[in-house]
Amino acid sequence: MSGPLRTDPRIWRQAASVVLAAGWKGPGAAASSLPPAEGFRVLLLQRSSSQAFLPGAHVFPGGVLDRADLSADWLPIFAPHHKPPRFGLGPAPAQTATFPVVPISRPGAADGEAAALPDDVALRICAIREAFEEAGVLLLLPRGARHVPESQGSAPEFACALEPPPDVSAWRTRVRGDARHFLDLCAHLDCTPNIWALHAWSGWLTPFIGEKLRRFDTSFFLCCLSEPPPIQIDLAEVVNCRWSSPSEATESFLSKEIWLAHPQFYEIRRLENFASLSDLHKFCLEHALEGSERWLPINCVTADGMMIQLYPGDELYLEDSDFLEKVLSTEKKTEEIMKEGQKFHRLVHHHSHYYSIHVTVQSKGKHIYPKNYVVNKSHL
Ligand SMILES: Nc1ncnc2c1ncn2[C@@H]1O[C@H](COP(=O)(O)O)[C@@H](OP(=O)(O)O)[C@H]1O
Ligand SMILES: CCC(=O)SCCNC(=O)CCNC(=O)[C@H](O)C(C)(C)COP(=O)(O)O
Ligand SMILES: [Mg+2]
Repeated sequence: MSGPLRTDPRIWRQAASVVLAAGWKGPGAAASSLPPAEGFRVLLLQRSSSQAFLPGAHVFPGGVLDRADLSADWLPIFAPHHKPPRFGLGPAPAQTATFPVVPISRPGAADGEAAALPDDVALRICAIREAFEEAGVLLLLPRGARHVPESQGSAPEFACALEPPPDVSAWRTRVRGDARHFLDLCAHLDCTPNIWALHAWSGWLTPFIGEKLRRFDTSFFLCCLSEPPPIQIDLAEVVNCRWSSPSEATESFLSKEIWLAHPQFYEIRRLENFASLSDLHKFCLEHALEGSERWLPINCVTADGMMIQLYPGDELYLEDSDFLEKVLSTEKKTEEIMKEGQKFHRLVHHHSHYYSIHVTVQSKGKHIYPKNYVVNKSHL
């Protein structure tokens, strides 16, 4: 049985995050102790300890969709580059996963109101605005600049962040106060949000943790930048930042230097599959027309007090809405469950700084899953 979640629609928020992956030639690029898949770093921002959701966690830039991200006022800003309905993003990706249906209404939209921008455009604008608010990164394209990723006969080009204008701090304060000012900033700079540099990557729904707790339907995008732009954290919502390779981020998590929530850990492990920024970029361009899957993880608490997080494709994952608003529990211990299973797509939460990932199934689409990740018992 599958169907809509019965949860209160006010619990859910639409959100967008962007994984900024940048070419890395700085210190450590040639460090011999690191595996070869280290030609790029991703930006991680540390959330303030006073945040209500995931306090202190390291996350990718992102946040909640604002009604300003959906405004028809964006049409003239996009006009020099592309027009509705698809704004140059190519055909709308087919809806691959219909489960689960989550009752989310667009911010500020009246029922039945036609949207000026498609969701995948508005969510990209949201992710770009959040990257500016939280990290000071301007993923904008000046009028006249080319956004087509491939130049004939040469390798696809990576994106570049715009150099911030001298009055950037004042603009940032304004945008953080009211998201509509992001549109004013783009008009002032005669630039357009570079939605074409953001590739659909994945989608994560917050699993059920408790009644009345807020939940997010977050679209993750990936953006390949030729080099890391300067970062100016806002020192409010975000208190620290770092550029880490996937293996560095994993090591920092294991050594308790940073804390990662499950989706970020999964995505970092997934990125470990790519040997270079070029490989990652090529994969994004090839994968573009497929869109991304959106997963609702199901948490299952085991008899030894650990938690197994199940993803679609795992033999214990149930597309049954009855199971989606409660945490599953079992009388069995983690080891027992792991011994008796075969089709795995799951993360085992051993403790707050040790998660293992078990994948024995193939991705249904063309996306790539992380490799198995199990740390030596001496780490525990
Ligand atoms: N100085 C600060 N310290 C901690 N959290 C802050 C903050 N300024 C803003 N925030 C919180 O950051 C969140 C906004 O995130 P985003 O813009 O990325 O969606 C809001 O959380 P709430 O939604 O819990 O109010 C907001 O309250
Ligand atoms: C251990 C508890 C968990 O892991 S709950 C899962 C948390 N992740 C999500 O809910 C989906 C992924 N989305 C994000 O991580 C986003 O960064 C965001 C939704 C936390 C952004 O929120 P913001 O407070 O910045 O609006
Ligand atoms: Mg945020």
